[in-house]
Amino acid sequence: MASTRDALEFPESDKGFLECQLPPKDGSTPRPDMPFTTLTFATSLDSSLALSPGARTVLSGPQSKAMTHYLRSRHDGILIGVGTAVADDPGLNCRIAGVGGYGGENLDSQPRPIVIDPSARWDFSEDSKLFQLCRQGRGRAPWIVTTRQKPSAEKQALLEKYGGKFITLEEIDWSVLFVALRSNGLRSVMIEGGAHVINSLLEPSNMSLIDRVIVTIAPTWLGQGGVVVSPPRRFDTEGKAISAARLKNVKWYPFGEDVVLCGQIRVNDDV
Ligand SMILES: NC(=O)C1=CN([C@@H]2O[C@H](COP(=O)(O)OP(=O)(O)OC[C@H]3O[C@@H](n4cnc5c(N)ncnc54)[C@H](O)[C@@H]3O)[C@@H](O)[C@H]2O)C=CC1
Ligand SMILES: Nc1nc(O)c(N)c(N[C@@H]2O[C@H](COP(=O)(O)O)[C@@H](O)[C@H]2O)n1
Repeated sequence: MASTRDALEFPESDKGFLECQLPPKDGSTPRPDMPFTTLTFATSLDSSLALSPGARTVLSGPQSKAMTHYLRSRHDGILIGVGTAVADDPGLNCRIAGVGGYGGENLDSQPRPIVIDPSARWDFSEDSKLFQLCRQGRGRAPWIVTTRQKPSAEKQALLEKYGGKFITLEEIDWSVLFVALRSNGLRSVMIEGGAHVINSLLEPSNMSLIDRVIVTIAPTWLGQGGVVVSPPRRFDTEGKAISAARLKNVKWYPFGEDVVLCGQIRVNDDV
């Protein structure tokens, strides 16, 4: 039996209300050629994801962290930008008890990490957390999405050794990227960040691609100099500034000292 050491528990009593926010269990998707997409991250009261670019910053408390890992158990993929990969050296696996490597035998129950790295600048190695977890049977190797830069043969070989791969696109166009991920077998993807990725997805031309938003809000101000979620403003037909984006069907759930906000993006709404 795989080890349950370090496994997180997410109580049954907390799963019920989240169910309507999650990708359907039958694998169906709102758009047939794209995965179900969940934009999910933890933020401070001043909209920061981290103290500074490059600083791994803990915002979620234990309960909301377990919720994030439960979300990871319910998605086929976890997407981040290369800024996050470099700053955090993340594991991007699911540590919920019963999932592959944490009491479960089936590694397929672990989500696939996806890293957006247009110029293949991420200098990963055997020591990177993701590959350590692969060796322990506790996580899967990433798919790295590049555009203009051909990755080195060494990087390609290392990635492929662990079962990962490079996906090369003409450019990072979110629609094209999501279609590519669906055609590679992913039915659901949670997008964790960082700020560049989130702000880009909240632009008017991209926001309709997001099916759910699930944000953990921690009761802290990180202060000036943080890595901030603040998408570009929109303007109405008279040139007046309006909100960048707004949610509908909003629900708030307390999790320990944090609160988790769930909603859907309001599209074509200038309020
Ligand atoms: N609190 C939280 O939940 C999270 C916090 N973070 C934090 O966020 C910080 C990293 O954020 P960022 O520096 O903004 O980096 P990022 O992770 O958003 O990556 C930015 C890079 O990704 C690529 N990229 C992303 N979107 C692109 C697009 N639309 N087109 C082309 N290329 C694109 C570019 O190479 C860009 O330089 C780290 O400090 C990390 O700890 C990251 C994820 C979640
Ligand atoms: N939900 C959440 N809360 C926080 O406080 C965070 N700092 C993050 N960060 C995201 O989680 C990744 C780290 O994952 P591992 O624990 O290494 O598996 C990090 O890279 C961010 O994407 N998320």
